Amino acid sequence: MEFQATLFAEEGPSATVLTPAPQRRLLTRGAWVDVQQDWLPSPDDVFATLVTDVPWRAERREMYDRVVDVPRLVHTYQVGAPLPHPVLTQAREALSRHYAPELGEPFVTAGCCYYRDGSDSVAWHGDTIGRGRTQDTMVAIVSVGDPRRLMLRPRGGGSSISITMGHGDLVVMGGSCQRTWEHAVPKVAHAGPRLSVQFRPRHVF
Ligand SMILES: O=C(O)CCC(=O)C(=O)O
Ligand SMILES: [Fe+2]
Repeated sequence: MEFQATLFAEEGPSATVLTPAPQRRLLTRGAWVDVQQDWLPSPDDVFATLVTDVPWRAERREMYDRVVDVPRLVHTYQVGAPLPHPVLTQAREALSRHYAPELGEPFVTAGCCYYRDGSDSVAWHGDTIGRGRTQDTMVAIVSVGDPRRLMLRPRGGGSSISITMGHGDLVVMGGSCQRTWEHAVPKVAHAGPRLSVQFRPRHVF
């Protein structure tokens, strides 16, 4: 009996809860996006821990001959760096397991972004530094805090789609999404803080 109870405790609730079961939306040109609301367990706790424990810094991005501020705070956990909350470690493992047959490699980095209010944002872009420029790949995002819209539009023109990323939601961009589509988190008149954690495979930025 005791043996069985131990087995259950180790294999049980969190492993089951964390198995993703997203809905896929096919876009054009081999791009897709998977969405699952309320996926991440303990989102309140993850939010509070990340706000205080991540070594946030202002993002600076080089553009042509200038360095411009991107209005949000960021920090990236590189390959092998321990993540600041155990739920994030479990989430990354669960995502790597779930997408392994399609992706063929694990998610290894965790980029964190802190949108302090509605005037923090990220402009239209694809994650095309590294292999995303030429190869199919995936970027898996978990969102905590106030909901914000992730906009997606085909590169070169076409109508955009909007996905609301709420507290604990999972959004995965896959296929050719980074090179044939662009995404953005636009400014809004009113929003409280939101944190985004993006899991990426090796050499995708
Ligand atoms: O805020 C998000 O969830 C998306 C962030 C993003 O697209 C990026 O940092 O490359
Ligand atoms: Fe991005």
